[in-house]
Amino acid sequence: MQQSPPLGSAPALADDYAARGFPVRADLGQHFLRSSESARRLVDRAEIPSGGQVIEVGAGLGTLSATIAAAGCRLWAVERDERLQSQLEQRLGEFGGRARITIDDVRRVDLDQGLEAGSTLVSIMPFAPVLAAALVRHVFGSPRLVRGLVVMPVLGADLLVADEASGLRVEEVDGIAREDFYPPAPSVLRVVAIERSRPCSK
Ligand SMILES: C[S@@+](CC[C@H](N)C(=O)[O-])C[C@H]1O[C@@H](n2cnc3c(N)ncnc32)[C@H](O)[C@@H]1O
Repeated sequence: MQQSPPLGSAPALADDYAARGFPVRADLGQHFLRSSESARRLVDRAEIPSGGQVIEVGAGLGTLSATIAAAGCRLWAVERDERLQSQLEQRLGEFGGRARITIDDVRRVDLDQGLEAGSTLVSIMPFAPVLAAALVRHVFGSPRLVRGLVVMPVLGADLLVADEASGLRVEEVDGIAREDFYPPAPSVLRVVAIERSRPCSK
């Protein structure tokens, strides 16, 4: 039976996709956020500088993306799955030039060209611990990114904490329910704030 969105939230796009039996890609750690309230809570937590640029890796159906753009930020949404392109264009069209979409593996994107100095990462990373940690490390390879607020599996966060060579400081700031996603997350999730513990070597 299809689960209902949390009390008080608008019907979620993720639930429409669930009802239509959209085949999610497990290999991409694909789980879609079901509640705009959770998206707003993440954006509040991210403490994005006014008018600042945000990169979102794994924009999915655009629920978090639209909340970031609606908060007045300039958004760069990167999503690998080309099946989601038209959905993202439709969802973010109202924000015009303030929301840019790139459909590609973020590891193939020239981040130094697209990011401005002082940018923030706000993302729900793929729910696959090794992939999530690898993507965070990759994005922080750009010296233009200064901080992040990321949802990821607890194991992925642990991998980052253990990796001293990454030069990242990772702090748990919140939790988020596995049932907030379609399909539900396969393991416990963390909301973590990420900063550099030393300057980027690039
Ligand atoms: C946990 S889902 C988050 C989806 C989105 N935030 C939402 O709620 O609709 C992770 C997303 O990351 C995308 N993804 C996986 N690997 C990626 C990569 N290398 N580059 C960009 N996006 C990727 C997946 O296709 C998926 O949409």
